[in-house]
Amino acid sequence: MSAANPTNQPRPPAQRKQPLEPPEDAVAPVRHPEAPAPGEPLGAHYGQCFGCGGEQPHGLHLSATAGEGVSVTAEFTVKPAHQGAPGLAHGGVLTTALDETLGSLGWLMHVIAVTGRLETDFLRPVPVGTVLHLEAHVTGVHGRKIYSTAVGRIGGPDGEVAVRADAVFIEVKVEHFIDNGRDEEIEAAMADPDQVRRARAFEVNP
Ligand SMILES: CCCCCCCC(=O)SCCNC(=O)CCNC(=O)[C@H](O)C(C)(C)COP(=O)(O)OP(=O)(O)OC[C@H]1O[C@@H](n2cnc3c(N)ncnc32)[C@H](O)[C@@H]1OP(=O)(O)O
Repeated sequence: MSAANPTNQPRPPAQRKQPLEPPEDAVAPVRHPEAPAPGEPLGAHYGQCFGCGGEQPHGLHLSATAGEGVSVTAEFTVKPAHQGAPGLAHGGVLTTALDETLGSLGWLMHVIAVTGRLETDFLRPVPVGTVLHLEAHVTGVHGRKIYSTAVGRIGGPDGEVAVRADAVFIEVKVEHFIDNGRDEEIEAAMADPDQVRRARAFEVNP
């Protein structure tokens, strides 16, 4: 018997780890014709988002920019509120920065997707005050699964790789948020008179 699976019973498919590499019959991602042009900032998709929202005082305030194809770049400045060990960024916070950057790729395809699996490698410690330069792109699409990869560099956009991640995002319908989110926040987001902001809270095409 293994410690990870003490009963040795086969796991149901939903509990099995899914590969992070696109399968052979995956297709190339398609950039939506109305996606922001390369070089254009994406802006926050939701003010209260811990990753990019401006209304979260201790959030990451990550800012992403559209790249060529289905790729983005982003910057995140590590603040004292993001520490794990003294003077160093918390690993979970760095993973959040990667997750947010990878999540923003959906906006370029005009697809709503949530993180299904995300695996992070931590290669260098990241001190407080550092600007983490992130780059992410989609490596393939298979049905509702979107495969993507990201790196975070320190010391400039071409600096050393401090963190990297591979992910599978799963395309969902807007009901994923409406049915599962707390009513208070869903109602507030849907009552926003700004049509674009209302739509982007759920990353839906306005
Ligand atoms: C919004 C833009 C910016 C956001 C940035 C931050 C992004 C986030 O952090 S999102 C929040 C974190 N993620 C979540 O809360 C997701 C929670 N999980 C869920 O809601 C569900 O498990 C969900 C929607 C992912 C999948 O459920 P469901 O729709 O029933 O999927 P299901 O029909 O079983 O599977 C569809 C396919 O996806 C695959 N899949 C399902 N779950 C996973 C998973 N966790 N990992 C990898 N693959 C998966 C299945 O194997 C299946 O593949 P195939 O078509 O080849 O058989």
